[in-house]
Amino acid sequence: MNLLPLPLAVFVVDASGAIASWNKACEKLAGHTAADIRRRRLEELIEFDDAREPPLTIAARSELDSSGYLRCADGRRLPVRVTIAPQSLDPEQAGTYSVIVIPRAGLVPPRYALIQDLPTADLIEGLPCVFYVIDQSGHLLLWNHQLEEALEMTSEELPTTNVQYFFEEKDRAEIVQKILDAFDKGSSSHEAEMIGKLGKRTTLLFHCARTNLGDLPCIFGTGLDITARKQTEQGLLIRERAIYSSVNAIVITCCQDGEHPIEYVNPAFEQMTGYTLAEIKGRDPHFMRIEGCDTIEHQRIHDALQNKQSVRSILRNARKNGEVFWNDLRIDPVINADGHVTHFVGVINDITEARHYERRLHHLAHHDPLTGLANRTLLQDQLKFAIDFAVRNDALGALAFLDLDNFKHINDNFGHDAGDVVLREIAHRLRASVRENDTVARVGGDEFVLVINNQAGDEQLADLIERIRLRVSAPINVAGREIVAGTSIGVSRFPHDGDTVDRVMRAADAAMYHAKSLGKNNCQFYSMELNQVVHQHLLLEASLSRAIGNHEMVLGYQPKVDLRTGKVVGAEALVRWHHPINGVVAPDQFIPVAEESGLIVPLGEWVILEACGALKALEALGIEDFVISVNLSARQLRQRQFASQLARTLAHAGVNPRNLELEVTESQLMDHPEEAMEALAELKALGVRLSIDDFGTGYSSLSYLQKFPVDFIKIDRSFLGDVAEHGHTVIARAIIALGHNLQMKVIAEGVETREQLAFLREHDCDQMQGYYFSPALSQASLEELLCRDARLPG
Ligand SMILES: Nc1nc2c(ncn2[C@@H]2O[C@H](COP(=O)(O)O[C@H]3[C@@H](O)[C@H](n4cnc5c(=O)[nH]c(N)nc54)O[C@@H]3COP(=O)(O)O)[C@@H](O)[C@H]2O)c(=O)[nH]1
Repeated sequence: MNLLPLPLAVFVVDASGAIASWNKACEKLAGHTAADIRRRRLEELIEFDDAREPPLTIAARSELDSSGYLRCADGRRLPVRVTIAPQSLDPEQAGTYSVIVIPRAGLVPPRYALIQDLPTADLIEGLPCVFYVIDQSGHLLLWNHQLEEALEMTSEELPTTNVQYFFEEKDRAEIVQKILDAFDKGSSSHEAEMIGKLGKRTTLLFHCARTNLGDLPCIFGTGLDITARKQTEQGLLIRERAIYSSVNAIVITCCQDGEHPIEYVNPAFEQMTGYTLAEIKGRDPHFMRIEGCDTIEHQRIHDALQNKQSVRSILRNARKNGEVFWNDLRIDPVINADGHVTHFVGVINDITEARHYERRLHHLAHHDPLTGLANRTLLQDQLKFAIDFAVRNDALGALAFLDLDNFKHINDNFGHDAGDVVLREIAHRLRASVRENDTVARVGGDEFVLVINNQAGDEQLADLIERIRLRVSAPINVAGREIVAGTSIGVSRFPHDGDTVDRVMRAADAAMYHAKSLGKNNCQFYSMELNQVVHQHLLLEASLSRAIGNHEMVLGYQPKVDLRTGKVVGAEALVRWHHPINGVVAPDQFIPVAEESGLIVPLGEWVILEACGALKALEALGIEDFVISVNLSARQLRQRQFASQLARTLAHAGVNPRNLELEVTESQLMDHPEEAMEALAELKALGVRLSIDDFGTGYSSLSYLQKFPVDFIKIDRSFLGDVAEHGHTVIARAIIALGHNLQMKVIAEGVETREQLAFLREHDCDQMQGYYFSPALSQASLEELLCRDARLPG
């Protein structure tokens, strides 16, 4: 067997102890040649200290650490330690054993004694690094192929280039200095980046030492490729910098026997929490938690850390100054090469401001800015919650709708600031009237809603509502003035009157309208009968929306008569609904439903079109100076494009605007006088006539009245009453005088008796309409009346 030269004396014996091989180191140590020693027995060569008869088997010796004397060829007895080991790890294949002979202390051969046996060229080529020998001129004398590869040069090119040119210009002076240092001081080390002929860059850690080749002083050395390590280091440096500079707080904890002591925190953490690294190093980040706060989140984090998993959590902690802050925290485990979690990295984003902003937004989205009460959105949520609670717990809850009876009047007379004070005071009184877990909401200008939970019974509930009504109706002091805001209240109970938000709200709404219709400032509870009314209302709304398209609407025309000449000078168009099942439905029944649902807009458009058609028909009969008036709803008047659309309709129908009159009620105008003034001015500019209907029933402001561009005021029929009684006519007389003083004409409506007519003539009223002369007529009857020039008798 041909053994490689080894610095140790090792030989092989078979199981019987006969020597099978003998290496060079053995030869050197013992002086026996391989040929001499072959087949000799172990005991002949080594005198064991524990020698016995019969000698121990080789297998038995392999279990022991033995010592003894090596019998050398020159007769010396060299003290040695002997280690015997089977050559195969498989016990079944025991056969040959290696015997390692190590001279005892003081007799170990010098370190380099065997160096001449080494295959130097192979060794240099096999080095895992660059090898070089450089002379004093800086030229290579010797090198390995690793250097050729790093420099991308051939062995012909290398010796002709001074080594400093293997580096970038900026590094060359240092390289030269390091070489000189090695010559001067015996050795030197440095890191440098070597540049290949084709641009390849290799970072090397050079170690070189001075030596002589023959008489030639030179240095030789190695260069270990540390490019990858450098890149790793650079990457780590960048990452470290990123952690250091991160605006997010970063905390690194160790993972030690279930403990998580802080190892590092970045400056952002220090700034966010107020704690420095020095203060908290070694502590568990738990110390920042607030006792009893976000316990579920803390438990989640604890569980994740126990299971060595990532976790994300939003929770509150305390800064050093005690301030609470919201953390958006993400924790990830750091796993080492063995797959063990050694650390956790926590990244904290301070979301305190965002949280507060979110809360503010949430509050704004769910509350009324003027009173701070819940708005409709929050009300619906709370009501749903309350209904579900009542259903589950067999409890009684109530919903109360409150509508202030004269809020418009308050605004108009005392100003909007006073109106706001009133609303805030009422909000305060309502809040103070119910329990903490009840809801008080403002859902419209002057509409409030209460969700009252857990009432003992109807009687107690009724008492509570009455107390609330009285409290709201008590005078409110605004800047030294006493203002009284009466309220109509509608109440529904749940789950008795409904078990959904929609049903309970509709029921309370219906009850509230009922309260209003009963004369205001009272409270009504929802009942089944009321339900019937609401149901009818809904049915009416549904069929009304189909009525126009189904040609169920018809216009009647009530003649208007000039009181001086007795001539019929105009007519008021009054809509009638010919319901296919219910017969004729009076406007009093369906106009309010149309107003509420918005259907009044298409209905009003139809009325105008129809009236234009009638005017054209009269024109065709040669009746050209006739005026038809139509009633305008508040919604129509408020429509932005109403005037321009009317202009288009008139132009399209070919009707002269002065033949059309628009009747607007006094209260419509006075509710929002400024807006009304604008709308009337636009209409007046078209050339149509304007009149104020039901005059005397509202609160007119004289200053506005004289500015409205109207042609007629219409005395409400309630002021004619019994003209025989002097007191009844005072207002009618005053209205006639007022109208004339304001350069307006005056028409009296609802004239039914000869006495009324006489009164009107006596007081110089301009026109009349009423059953005394004629009820509303069909278009054909009106045409017939006009063609025969029927007149009011003198
Ligand atoms: N927005 C619209 N409103 C309309 C329209 N058509 C009618 N209406 C309004 O409905 C209310 C009720 O109207 P109606 O039942 O037609 O009653 C009118 C007359 O029939 C009635 N009248 C006429 N003369 C007399 C009378 O001598 N005595 C008496 N008791 N009633 C009489 O008065 C009503 C007309 O009132 P007014 O409009 O105030 O002039 C009513 O408010 C109508 O305005 C429509 O198309 N659009």
